[in-house]
Amino acid sequence: MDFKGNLDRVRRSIVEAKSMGATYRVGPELELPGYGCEDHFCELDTVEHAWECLRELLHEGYTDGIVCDIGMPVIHAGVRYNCRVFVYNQKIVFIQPKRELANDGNYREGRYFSAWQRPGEVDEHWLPLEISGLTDQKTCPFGDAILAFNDAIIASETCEELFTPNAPHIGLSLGGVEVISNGSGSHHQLRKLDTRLDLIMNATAKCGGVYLYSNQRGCDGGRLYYDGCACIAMNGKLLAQGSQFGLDDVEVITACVDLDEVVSMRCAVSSVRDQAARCKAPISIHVDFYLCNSHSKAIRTTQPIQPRIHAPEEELAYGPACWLWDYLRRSGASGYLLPLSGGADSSSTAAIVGCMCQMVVKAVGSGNLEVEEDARRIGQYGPGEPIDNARELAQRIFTTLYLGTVNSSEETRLRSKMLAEQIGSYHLQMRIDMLVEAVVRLFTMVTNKTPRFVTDGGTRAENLALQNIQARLRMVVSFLFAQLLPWVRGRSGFMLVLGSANVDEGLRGYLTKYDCSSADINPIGGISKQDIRRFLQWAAGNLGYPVLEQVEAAPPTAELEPLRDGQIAQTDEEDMGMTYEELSMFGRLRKISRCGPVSMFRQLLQQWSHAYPAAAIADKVKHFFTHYAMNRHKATTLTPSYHAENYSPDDNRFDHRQFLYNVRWPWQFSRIDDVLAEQPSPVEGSWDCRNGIGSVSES
Ligand SMILES: Nc1ncnc2c1ncn2[C@@H]1O[C@H](COP(=O)(O)OP(=O)(O)OC[C@H]2O[C@@H]([n+]3cccc(C(=O)O)c3)[C@H](O)[C@@H]2O)[C@@H](O)[C@H]1O
Ligand SMILES: Nc1ncnc2c1ncn2[C@@H]1O[C@H](COP(=O)(O)OP(=O)(O)OP(=O)(O)O)[C@@H](O)[C@H]1O
Ligand SMILES: NC(=O)CC[C@H](N)C(=O)O
Repeated sequence: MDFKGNLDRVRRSIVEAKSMGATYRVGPELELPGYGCEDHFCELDTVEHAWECLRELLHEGYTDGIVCDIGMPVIHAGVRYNCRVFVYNQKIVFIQPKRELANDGNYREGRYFSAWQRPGEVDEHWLPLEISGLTDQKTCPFGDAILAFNDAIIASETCEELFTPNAPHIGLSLGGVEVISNGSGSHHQLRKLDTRLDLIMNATAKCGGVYLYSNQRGCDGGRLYYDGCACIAMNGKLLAQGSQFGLDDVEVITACVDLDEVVSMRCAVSSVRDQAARCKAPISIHVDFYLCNSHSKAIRTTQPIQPRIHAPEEELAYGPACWLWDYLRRSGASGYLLPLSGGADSSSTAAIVGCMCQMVVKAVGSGNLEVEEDARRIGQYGPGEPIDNARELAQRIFTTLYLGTVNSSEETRLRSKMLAEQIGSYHLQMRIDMLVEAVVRLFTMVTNKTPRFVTDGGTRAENLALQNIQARLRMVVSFLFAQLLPWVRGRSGFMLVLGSANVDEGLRGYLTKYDCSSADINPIGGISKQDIRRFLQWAAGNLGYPVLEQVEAAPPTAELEPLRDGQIAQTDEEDMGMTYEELSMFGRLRKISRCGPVSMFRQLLQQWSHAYPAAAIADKVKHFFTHYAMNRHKATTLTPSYHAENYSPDDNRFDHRQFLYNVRWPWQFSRIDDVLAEQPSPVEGSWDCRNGIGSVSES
């Protein structure tokens, strides 16, 4: 919805493309309003403002001498479409509506747009008055066609279309199109770039062609981070690749290609020639413009490069760090506050904020004036004060709190302190026992009852209540400090509170509702514990926070129950009745493999037969589904978090399910018992859980 900012970024991209000698420029999907407007697309204002922006581009001469392929919504014959608008020399040359909409997972395009339903047909589109008044052009072609320039043929497919089995690029390539552009709005997900790059390279590997891919980059005001990585491929090879994570608002990549190589490849394979010969010619729209510079002898074509793919640990550092920076600079806040327990989750969140500070300082150092302006404003640097030290920046914009109780160990307090020192955060440590005692005393005064831990002879309910008081009070204290610490330190503004519950805890409901898991935003809420542990090992060396090695090595614990002889007696895995590895497996099977209790049991019977007897597997599956169902209500209030995994339980935008269940699952569990009864009797000693419990592949 930032039309002004978006228009400015489109302008800058065109200027940069022209200065790099380009004659054709493709920008990301719906770039004028922004991809993530969601229900705002249903407002006519959004479409109207997009046309107003386009009018500016035409009027100001940005499209002179360069063909621009711009993403925006267009209403044609009373239907709203997600379109590519091709403009050149202040004229609208053609509008191509998206043919296959994205409607899975995080995407709901069908809610705002219709797909173009008439392949190979073109209508006359009546342009809005503000455009026709400017361009002397009342109509333009609208529909499914290709653009025939004097010396090259171009067509487009939009984002999801690349992912479909019968992708438009197949017919277009066979129909003689040499260059295919793709304006995308594709979000980051761990290990996804691989698939995207494969699809892009494959699109031109079988029957030749040039593929131009452009993508949004940054936080678009929601849980998703769009991960850029614009690229150009030809004949199955990558020629240019933009960065996946970065703080630059505009990044333009170009390549110089010899279209004869496309023709040559196509003519070389007889089956390709034959299929092309049978292909019905697409409708083409002629544009009187020479796209190629065939006469210059000095031109060097761009040579293939190897794709650059980040390790998952790097993705975990840079994706959430960039998302946090975008969020911070646009929120008006003056920093982040994190309750830092010294455990794996809050420590990895702290490391991601540290990584953000490192990226900001690096960007300022490399002359990025926008980042410098934002950093100066948020960090409240005086004019001329250098922004050249990530720890010093962290001291200004990142606060960490250790909120110990009598149940906290000295180890976690020290780890929290050491990590804060290594990152540079403004760190405070305090004991909150007096608050806990005050609340328990109030309860006793009113009810005449004093709850006790199980270790002191209390019931399970008392034990849980005593844990939850500590956890919830930490949340209250965190928000208080976030609001008032800037005032205490003589600064202006407020801080955003960071939450750090991981995806597995969210799924199992192993968290106290409205404790520190209830924050403003959470960078790791979509990341699994296993990935977090890998990230900690990586970050210890690569981000320069060595204490993270100790954090990773420590067993995860909530430290809410009394210590035994000063030692931690409570561990997450024991409390949950399952290991994080098992939980991760349940999470993937439930969401990615779409398993209900019975099919999950059947799958695990295959995968875990070497590790556990069938009856134990049945118990584990039932245990998981019981707790998932008991705690699903917690997913409705999960803090908005960075979407990183396909098995996220985010109830608000991604994983839509009821939150009140019959937690006994009587039908499903008795079917599990039936399947169990059919299993052969176990052979003594044939399982060994050290063999590992497998993995689920994405589908
Ligand atoms: N169906 C339903 N629909 C809507 N709300 C429902 C509900 N059922 C219960 N509730 C509400 O939820 C409450 C129960 O939930 P809650 O208060 O959270 O309490 P509960 O889930 O009983 O306990 C919290 C659990 O999380 C563990 N924990 C706490 C803190 C940190 C960590 C960690 O290491 O990460 C783990 C702790 O050890 C304990 O096992 C009920 O009192 C009720 O208010
Ligand atoms: N002693 C503490 N000081 C500050 N914050 C704490 C403390 N204990 C818990 N928290 C906060 O509450 C959250 C949930 O508590 P818990 O310790 O159970 O976390 P966890 O999920 O095991 O994560 P972690 O690995 O960070 O300890 C933590 O992520 C942290 O933000
Ligand atoms: N905007 C789109 O069409 C995106 C959908 C696509 N499958 C993706 O995740 O990248």
